[in-house]
Amino acid sequence: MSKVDAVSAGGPVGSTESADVVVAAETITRSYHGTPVVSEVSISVRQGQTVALLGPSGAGKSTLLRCLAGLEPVQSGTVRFRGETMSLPDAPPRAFGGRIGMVFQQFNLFPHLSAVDNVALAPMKVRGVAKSAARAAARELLERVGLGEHCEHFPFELSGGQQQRVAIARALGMSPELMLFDEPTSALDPEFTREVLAVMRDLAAAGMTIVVVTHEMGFARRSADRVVFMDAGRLVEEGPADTVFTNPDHERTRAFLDQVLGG
Ligand SMILES: Nc1ncnc2c1ncn2[C@@H]1O[C@H](COP(=O)(O)OP(=O)(O)OP(=O)(O)O)[C@@H](O)[C@H]1O
Repeated sequence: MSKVDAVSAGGPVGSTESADVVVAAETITRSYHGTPVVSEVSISVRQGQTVALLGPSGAGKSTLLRCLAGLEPVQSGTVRFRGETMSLPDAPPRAFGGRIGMVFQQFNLFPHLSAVDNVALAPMKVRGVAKSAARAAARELLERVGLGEHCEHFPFELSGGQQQRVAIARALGMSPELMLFDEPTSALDPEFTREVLAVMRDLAAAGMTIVVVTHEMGFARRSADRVVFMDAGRLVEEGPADTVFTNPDHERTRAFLDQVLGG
């Protein structure tokens, strides 16, 4: 098996040789006050893949995701986006702007702006798109996430699930090459969780490259190409979703899955 195939099959990680690797971390460590919370983790995500980061609370999943976003510096290792250096030890990460979209648990919409203006703002301010064109594109994105009827509504007039879909549309407004989701449904009721996961599934089906920290095991199992299991800052195992769920290599992964799946 070539290195490229191995990465695609969820085998050895850390290779950035393939032209279609979107983001890659190579043995990165991120510490707070000298204590590593992400320890020597390597992960490489290819174009069009959906990768789910799983693990117990405090495992370092969100921190790893933030390292992949260029929101956190690293103390050792390297992060590359499209082969270009994003992070090197103890230097501020290089910003890739809207090329990396990020969606958080809390939707973080601008409360004083309507849905359409929330989505149109960054293309206007950052990319200099004219207001009418930015609003037209925003409307299309809101249609795409099922909110065509809600364009003029303000966040307080929308459900949590609708607000999160506006947040997704807002990230998509910058035409990202990578979408990072940090527990996007943790603040939502089951009904609204389903709506948001459906939008994410559509994005994945349309070829978006996605990394998601999630406690939604059904989504990880059915919709992720690969799952990565972390514990205590370390990448314990990773592989195709079906393999990790049905036949994990590590006892720690098995114990976690048994616990969260009630097995
Ligand atoms: N800014 C910070 N300063 C100090 N410690 C932090 C900071 N952010 C995270 N940590 C610590 O790093 C560890 C990993 O946190 P992280 O949020 O990455 O875990 P997680 O796996 O995403 O957990 P959860 O599923 O609960 O969100 C935790 O022990 C946390 O307390």
